[in-house]
Amino acid sequence: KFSKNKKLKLPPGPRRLPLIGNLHIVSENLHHDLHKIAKKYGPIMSIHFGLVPIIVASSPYAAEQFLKIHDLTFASRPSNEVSEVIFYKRRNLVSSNYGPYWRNMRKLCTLQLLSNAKIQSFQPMRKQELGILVNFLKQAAYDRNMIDLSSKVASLSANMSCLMIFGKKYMDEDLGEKGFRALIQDIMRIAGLPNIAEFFPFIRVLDLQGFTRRTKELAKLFDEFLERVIDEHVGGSSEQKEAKDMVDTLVGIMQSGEAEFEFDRRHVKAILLDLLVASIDTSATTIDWILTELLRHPNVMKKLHNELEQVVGKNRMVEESDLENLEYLDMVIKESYRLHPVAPLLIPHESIEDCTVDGFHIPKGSRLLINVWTIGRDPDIWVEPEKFKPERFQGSNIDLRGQHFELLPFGSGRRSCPGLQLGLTMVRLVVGQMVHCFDWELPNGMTLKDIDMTENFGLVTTRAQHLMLIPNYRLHI
Ligand code: HEM
Repeated sequence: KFSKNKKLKLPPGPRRLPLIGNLHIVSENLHHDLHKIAKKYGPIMSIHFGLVPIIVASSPYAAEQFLKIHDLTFASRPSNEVSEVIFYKRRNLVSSNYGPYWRNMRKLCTLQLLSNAKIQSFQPMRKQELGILVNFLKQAAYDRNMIDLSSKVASLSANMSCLMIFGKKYMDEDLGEKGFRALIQDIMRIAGLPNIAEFFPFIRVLDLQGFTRRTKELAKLFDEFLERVIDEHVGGSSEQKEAKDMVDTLVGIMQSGEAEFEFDRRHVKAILLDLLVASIDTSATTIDWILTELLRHPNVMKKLHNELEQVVGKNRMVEESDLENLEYLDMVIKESYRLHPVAPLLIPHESIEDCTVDGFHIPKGSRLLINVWTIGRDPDIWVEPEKFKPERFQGSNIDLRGQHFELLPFGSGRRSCPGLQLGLTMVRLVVGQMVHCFDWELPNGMTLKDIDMTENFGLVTTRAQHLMLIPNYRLHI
């Protein structure tokens, strides 16, 4: 293959060691490692994990080359142990290869599960769940109790997702002893870090990182759970339900045979797992980062309080219909995504053929990582990039829907996030409500400087510490 492209070279990158390539550079935070070496090798660079070429894009121009100009070539996903074992031999949407199967699945998800009408149909449920949390926090405010806001938001997000997907809430105990979020974070972590066994098949049996064992355990836990969920729906009537849950919709399609492609229980389970994994942690983590930044920046919090007081007023809670009028809230969300994109390297893409990008040769089967974490900190694009300043978006047309390559929290192009509308609705509503209803106080003499911003890297990168706070109720109702 290379002989045809003698004159073209791979993008520059650090020297690789025999066999392992550049795997030795990988630490706990892969996005930080790549950020550092991109400073030396530039916005399009190549590294190797074993013999597999990994292309890393670290500027808006580079991201546009791969996700827009050469979108089709990079529209596939690499196979790995997690996608094969946990996600039913890649029958899910997130990890399936580009091709007719992915196209069918993507259409099914966008039209039947994530359409505006469907998202709208769950609005009363979102209101009810948020109301339960606000009541709990009101009581905590009255009692002057410190609460773990990160856990509360994570449970809220899990409950909302479960009600939407499965039609009922599940308790943590329904999924093994660790509970939903911890297990989903396990999947994200294993899927985000390079699995050495994947690059050296001959040492796979040794399972040095313990990934294979954990992957099998997780697959078993989730499969048993999903089997139970489907059993509960098959045969049950969904006609009387106000809003059909997503299992109802998928089981309906499976039983009617209306899908024009193979669609059985394995496909239903694979999509359900996608929805669960993709929705719970992304939204909860986004909200956690936003609330943390608001806490660290009282002037921004105050401005947001003022906006909410003007648009909503202190005599009622935030409604979804208010969201379109909360411009400053949108700026806060963009600014938080700029510094804390929850998927800092997006989800790895894979090239389906040889191609030339910006004069570099990229062989078929290369993996592509877009370092949106680095893009958000690029001093050539952002003034004082390390500062949290939502005002930088005032009067700017930059949005986060994939048209502006300087801000890509949901990716761009064919493989961008189909759950954007749903995810953003949850994030805007929950952040708006938490800020509108409460002032938040740090406990035990903690100061703003004590707030730890350490990250826990994975496909979804969370804050390592939980937000422990005392709420003070603000409304007059
Ligand atoms: C607020 C939170 C969310 C964020 C920040 C987010 C972000 C992302 C990102 C960065 C990607 C990968 C894009 C790429 O590889 O180029 C992605 C893909 C995906 N997301 Fe989301 N997401 C969110 C919420 C959701 C929700 C609520 C769902 C569905 C319930 C969802 C479903 C998916 C699916 C199925 C894919 C894979 C698409 C494909 O490969 O074709 N996401 N998301």
